[in-house]
Amino acid sequence: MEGVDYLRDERKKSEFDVEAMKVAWAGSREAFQVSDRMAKLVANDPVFEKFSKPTLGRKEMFKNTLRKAAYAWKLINDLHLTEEEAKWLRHYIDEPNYTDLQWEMFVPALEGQGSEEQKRKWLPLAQTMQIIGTYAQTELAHGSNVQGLETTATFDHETDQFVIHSPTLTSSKWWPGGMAKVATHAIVYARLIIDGHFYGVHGFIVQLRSLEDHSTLPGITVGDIGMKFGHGAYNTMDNGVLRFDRVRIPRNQMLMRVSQVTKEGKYVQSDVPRQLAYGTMVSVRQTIVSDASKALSRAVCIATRYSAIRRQFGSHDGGPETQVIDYKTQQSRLFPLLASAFAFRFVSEWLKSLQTDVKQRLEAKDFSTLPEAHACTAGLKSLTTAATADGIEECRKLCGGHGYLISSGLPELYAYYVPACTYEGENVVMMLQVARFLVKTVSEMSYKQPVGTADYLGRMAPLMHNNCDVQTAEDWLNPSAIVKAFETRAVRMIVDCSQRIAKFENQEEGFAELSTDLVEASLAHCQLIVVSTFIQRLKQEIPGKGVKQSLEVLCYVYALYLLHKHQGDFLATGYLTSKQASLANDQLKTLYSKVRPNAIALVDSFNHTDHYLSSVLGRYDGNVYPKLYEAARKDPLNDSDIADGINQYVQPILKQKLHLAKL
Ligand SMILES: CCCCCCCCCCCCCCCCCCCCCC(=O)SCCNC(=O)CCNC(=O)[C@H](O)C(C)(C)COP(=O)(O)OP(=O)(O)OC[C@H]1O[C@@H](n2cnc3c(N)ncnc32)[C@H](O)[C@@H]1OP(=O)(O)O
Ligand SMILES: Cc1cc2nc3c(=O)[nH]c(=O)nc-3n(C[C@H](O)[C@H](O)[C@H](O)COP(=O)(O)OP(=O)(O)OC[C@H]3O[C@@H](n4cnc5c(N)ncnc54)[C@H](O)[C@@H]3O)c2cc1C
Repeated sequence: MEGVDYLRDERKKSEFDVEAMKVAWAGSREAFQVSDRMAKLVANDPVFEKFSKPTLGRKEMFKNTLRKAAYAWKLINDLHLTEEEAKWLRHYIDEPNYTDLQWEMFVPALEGQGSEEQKRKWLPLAQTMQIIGTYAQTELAHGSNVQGLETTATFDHETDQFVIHSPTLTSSKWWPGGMAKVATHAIVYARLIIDGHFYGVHGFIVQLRSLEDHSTLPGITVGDIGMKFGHGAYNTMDNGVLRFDRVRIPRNQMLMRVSQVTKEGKYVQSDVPRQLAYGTMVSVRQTIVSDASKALSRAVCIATRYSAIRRQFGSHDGGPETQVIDYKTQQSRLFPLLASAFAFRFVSEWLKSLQTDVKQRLEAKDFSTLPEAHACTAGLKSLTTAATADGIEECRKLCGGHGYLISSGLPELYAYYVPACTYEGENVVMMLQVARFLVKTVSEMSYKQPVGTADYLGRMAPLMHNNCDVQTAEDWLNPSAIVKAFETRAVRMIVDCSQRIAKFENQEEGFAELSTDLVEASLAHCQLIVVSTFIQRLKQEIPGKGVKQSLEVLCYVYALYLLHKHQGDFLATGYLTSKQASLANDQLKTLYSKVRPNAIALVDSFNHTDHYLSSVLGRYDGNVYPKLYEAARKDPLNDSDIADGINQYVQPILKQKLHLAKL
């Protein structure tokens, strides 16, 4: 039997309707159709071929990406693609490039922080790509601490302009994507100075390059920051360095939704919170959560298919060896990641709806849910990206030696994905933001009832004193037992931190001293959100034979895997006995055996094309070994029998007739 037959047999074992599961994964039939159509459009167009990428040099790779982006833009216009379709198209092209910044950051920054007048002027230019923009916030010496940025924007009364300046080397903008070579404009974050007074960090629209010949404008020095981790992964992007030498822009190019500077040089803070200036980061963090489920599902799809094909040991009487997916250890590493991909998918859908709700409230000048939205996006960004980065690497190991080959698709995926733990809010810094929100919520509880994702803190009294009543492994197959366990753990960890901080005379000092515990408490809170969202999703109607049942199994796998992994927390907070923790682990093993027959069908439900996976190991048809061989043969080193350099550097060594004694 070959890999092709193995996967065919695996697919026959499925206990649920795969087509219906594809819809459940996508969110709706319409969402599935759009994504499926765009995936096929990209996969079937030779322009989007990407197997040659690993062998290209930086310049060729960059140019090739520009070519694809230009062709994609043409398709978007020629085919009149909707915004949603265009988003999926870019996603499936699968090469980071300047358009990510244009659509994910530049346009949202204009939309979220521009005044109505500014939006009328700049949005049509950006949306039709007459200008190409980036988001220039981070500097050489300042990233996480936005208030610490050094770039200055000084108001000049006489000319009614701002003077944008980089006073030091360390104030050089450093990292913005698309900035080195492509972007014509940037939203530059700088400290506003009027008459010698500082008014905090604000965004300014600054033109970097001529719209005629693309040359840099006077006063602007811009370039690429150099190669990044992983050859093909992020090096298609021109992350840049940018310095300003007293560049002048009109006053009306400061983004003026949150605060304004008048012609007279008066600083006017409108009635919206200053944190709205951080709105772009909040919206991109939500996109990043959604991206996490895609990246993790991709790695899991590869590792699961390959695990069903790969066989090691256990052959009796010359029969086939055991499929590695049948080893309990393989299952205990793989299936929680499969479950996590679904969990992240559902929490990202929920986060999107939360964002929509917040946006509507903001329009109506209701800012009450902003802190919670910030904590959710920051925390979930941190949780999902950390788990996904680790998960991709685990999938690589699950594929043994072949996982280390570029043709497995996993090394490039990892290298592309791992900076998500850093960009758009470094993960630990983000968890500390969640901690601030939680500690504040607890401190305000005497006069303010916690709501939304923090509402369980309002049930602190019972949660502080309850004990778990699970008596058998089956008792863990109960959503309320699971939620109660996660709520209790989170409450107790948060309250413990809050009480210890309260003992400090200086609360900030207490916060800093307890920051490692606070990060763990924040993680507990965020895991509760993911688990509860999964459970809530299962309360909705999910059509299709066996679909809901399979998702229920995955939901329990996700929750009990976390419970097992963090059992130290659950035991230390005194909610569980070690016997109950051990019962959870017993149940987890039973659940793995329920996932096993459905594993291949579950990863098929992601509907990933072979083009998107770009993995010989993860091929839909399972034809792994012949294709691995074929991919190896295509390596440039195999172009000729005698490689360049052999005659020059190896032959002379072979031919010198040295005697051992002379060495
Ligand atoms: C195989 C290959 C495969 C290839 C596949 C290729 C496929 C391609 C597919 C394409 C897919 C595209 C995916 C997208 C990717 C886009 C690209 C990503 C580019 C990345 C862009 C960036 O990387 S761009 C820079 C981001 N850089 C940060 O992220 C800085 C973080 N740093 C802060 O964010 C602040 O610095 C920080 C810490 C809050 C302190 O800010 P601070 O000092 O002002 O504030 P404090 O801490 O004092 O807090 C004071 C009070 O503000 C409250 N608050 C704070 N923030 C708030 C907020 N946002 N909303 C509301 N409230 C907020 C807080 O809760 C306090 O509230 P309270 O007073 O009530 O306690
Ligand atoms: C691929 C990539 C693309 C990017 N694209 C852009 C872009 O388009 N535009 C843009 O403006 N920026 C961009 N960035 C920059 C990115 O946003 C920053 O790197 C990120 O915000 C982290 O900031 P930092 O580099 O200053 O890390 P640092 O904050 O210096 O982190 C270093 C270490 O210090 C720790 N640390 C920092 N502060 C604290 C604290 N208060 N408490 C405890 N620990 C702390 C962190 O946990 C981390 O371990 C990009 C970065 C990457 C890698």
